[in-house]
Amino acid sequence: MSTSVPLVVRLLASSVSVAGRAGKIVRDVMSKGELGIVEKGKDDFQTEADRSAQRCIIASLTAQYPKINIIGEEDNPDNEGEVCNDWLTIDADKEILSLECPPFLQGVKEEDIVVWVDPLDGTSEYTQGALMLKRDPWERWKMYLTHPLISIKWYLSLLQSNYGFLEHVTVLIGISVNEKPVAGVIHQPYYKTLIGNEKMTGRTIWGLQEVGVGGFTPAPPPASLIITTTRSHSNPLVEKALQVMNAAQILRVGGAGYKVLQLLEGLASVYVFASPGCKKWDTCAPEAILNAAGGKLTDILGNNYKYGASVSRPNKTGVLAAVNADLHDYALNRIPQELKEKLANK
Ligand SMILES: Nc1ncnc2c1ncn2[C@@H]1O[C@H](COP(=O)(O)O)[C@@H](O)[C@H]1OP(=O)(O)O
Ligand SMILES: [Mg+2]
Ligand SMILES: [Mg+2]
Ligand SMILES: [Mg+2]
Repeated sequence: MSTSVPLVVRLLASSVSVAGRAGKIVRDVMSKGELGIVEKGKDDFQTEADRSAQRCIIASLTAQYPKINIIGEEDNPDNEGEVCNDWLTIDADKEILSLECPPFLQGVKEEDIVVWVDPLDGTSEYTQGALMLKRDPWERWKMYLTHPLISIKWYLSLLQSNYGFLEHVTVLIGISVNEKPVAGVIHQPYYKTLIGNEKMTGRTIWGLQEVGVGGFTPAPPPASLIITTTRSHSNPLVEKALQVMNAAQILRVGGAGYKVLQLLEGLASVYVFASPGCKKWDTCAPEAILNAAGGKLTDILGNNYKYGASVSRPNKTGVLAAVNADLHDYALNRIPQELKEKLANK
């Protein structure tokens, strides 16, 4: 790879390639059917796919950019261990390498960068998706009975949803410079499309500040107010913030990455999540891409999150994102002060 290409552009090109490799790992673990679910906390799970995809991403980026601080969601001792050659990805996406680097990022050094990695965003939806891959209803029922995550209500909604919610699963790599998200990648391993007669699985969306976004066709926001929010981590505060929006429709989907994709594709205009739960690796890449497309992501109080290495991981004061500043203002003004204070003092 040419070292004359500025570092941030090279890193984004490498991140696009490695996100695709991680997405294949996510699909492979699912196909094998041994998810290896570990409970990290309440409503908080990890699978073999989360662990392996993270090892692949961190080992591949560290091999090429040894001085960059890379922070991943999954805290497992294995991350330091051996990574099979098949996982090490040192390719770089050619289209990204040819992008013009914005002037303010041209002199950036490895030491100025923090990369936030969510190897699998939408773990709840991933584990529930496993169920729907069991074609035999008796096998599916047996798996449900031993599944730690699913209530009977969810099981019934899964049965109605054909393949479950695997499309909500994404791999997120966010690049921050001096605490600000400047570039990012959202890879969607289960996105399905037809190119000519050929069935393609997976797609990779990227964004770079002052340059723009790629990997998909952006669409204008819907004519009426459509809100996207959590389907697996709701609570009374989350619901209160939704009630006050006066929305025409509320979409309940998994993952921070997928919700921001819905904003970019014109399926929703605002993302509201008035609760702690998301962490820096959930929002860094989506925020960078949304910014590059002219949108805005803050907490519920309208404050920007910072992405330096020493910040606390949780996004305690929730997420408020919109396709443009006007819709962001609208949503921010609708949220009662009392609700904002409740979150701030949690
Ligand atoms: N209470 C929570 N506990 C753990 N992770 C959470 C929680 N709330 C949100 N998240 C993370 O933020 C993402 C977006 O939330 P939601 O899908 O509820 O809108 C989730 O997919 C999950 O990321 P991950 O799946 O990577 O652990
Ligand atoms: Mg998680
Ligand atoms: Mg996540
Ligand atoms: Mg995750």
